[in-house]
Amino acid sequence: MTEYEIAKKAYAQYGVDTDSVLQELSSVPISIHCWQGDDVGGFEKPESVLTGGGIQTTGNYPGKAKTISQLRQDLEKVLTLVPGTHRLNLHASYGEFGDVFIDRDQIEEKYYQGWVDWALANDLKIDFNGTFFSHPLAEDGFTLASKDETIRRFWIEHEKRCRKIAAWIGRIQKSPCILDTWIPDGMKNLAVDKLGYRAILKESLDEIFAIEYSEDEMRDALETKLFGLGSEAFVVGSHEFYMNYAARNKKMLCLDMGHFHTEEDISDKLSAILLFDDEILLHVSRPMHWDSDHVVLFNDKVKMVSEELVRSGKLSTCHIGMDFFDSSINRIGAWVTGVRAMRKALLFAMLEPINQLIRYEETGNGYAQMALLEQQSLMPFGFVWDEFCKRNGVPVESDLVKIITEYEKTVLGERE
Ligand SMILES: C[C@H](O)[C@H](O)[C@@H](O)C(=O)CO
Ligand SMILES: [Mn+2]
Repeated sequence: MTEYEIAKKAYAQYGVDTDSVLQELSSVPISIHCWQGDDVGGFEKPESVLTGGGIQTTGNYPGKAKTISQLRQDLEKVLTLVPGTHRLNLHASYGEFGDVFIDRDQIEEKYYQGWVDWALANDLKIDFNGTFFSHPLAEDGFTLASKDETIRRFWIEHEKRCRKIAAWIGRIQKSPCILDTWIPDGMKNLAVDKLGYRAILKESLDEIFAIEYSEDEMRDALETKLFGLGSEAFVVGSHEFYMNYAARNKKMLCLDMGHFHTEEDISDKLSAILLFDDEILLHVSRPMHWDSDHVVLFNDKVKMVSEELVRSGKLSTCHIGMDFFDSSINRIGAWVTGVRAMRKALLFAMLEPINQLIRYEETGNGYAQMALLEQQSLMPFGFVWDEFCKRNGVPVESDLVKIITEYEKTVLGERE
């Protein structure tokens, strides 16, 4: 018997058919963020770096992608190492702008044609993000909620253009492009006119969303946040703000797992939202103390979020995006670890004997429900994961370090 056959038999005892789980899992899309490869720098100018916006990368590990072709080369490598279906999550600042500086209120479809062609060639659909940071007009901490009308108008124009570009992408790829909107607006010190700032943000969003696009082309997601670096005291786009706005304006919420108190249970929020709405965008991340963006690992939080997606029956209507950036280690290794961890968590959740668990719960057998959940950790999960990797033509876990180290030597090492 192969290792997989042993595992298949073990799961079958609980009524779980591993073959059909593996088949279903491979079609669940995970949107891979472009920004892990270059430390969220973007390509608007040579040597662009992330500045401000409540987020930061730390570390200076060699091998960072310094051009779009290097970033694509790295992404192509990543795609050979992550099993299943993927999308590309692109930030507006990653356009191909040529030698002339194109400001954010001037972006157009043509600057993203190269990405669309590359994505089609690599069997990827694209998701999109407005870039509201690393810009002189974001330096005072406000964009769409700014009380300075010139600044506000600039960012409204940026977002309108992002939506138009997202709709264009969606039409070409025949799959809705999910446009995530995250703005850094907030204050380091105590804000007095909180209602005022939130009213301005609402007004900006109302104007932006007055232009309607077909849901087949693009969909808007609004990303909530508790606090950021430099916006510790007040974030305009808080969870409550966007939850209300999204519910009243038929928009999708984006929950970033790093945007809550570290003690908060993000997975618990899902059923409360998904009861009223089929769609949600997740930014899968690993918060640590004050930082929201460590490389995702196959840990309890990611497992619990995955379990909720599966148990709620809404996995197919939810959108899973990755959001982390670590420049202190091999960036390709970081990408691969994070994306694979998310997929592992989905597999773990899909292998649950859900019907039996519900039966125990409904019949008041709390002990048996708990014990069966506990048993899941001892199942031969690794054998099923390896089989999934093999069936999807990517290396198993134990081969990764060698492959990534080799890429570092032969490709990344040449960049310095
Ligand atoms: C680069 C992304 O837009 C960013 O990480 C955002 O999604 C976020 O989570 C900010 O904290
Ligand atoms: Mn995020």
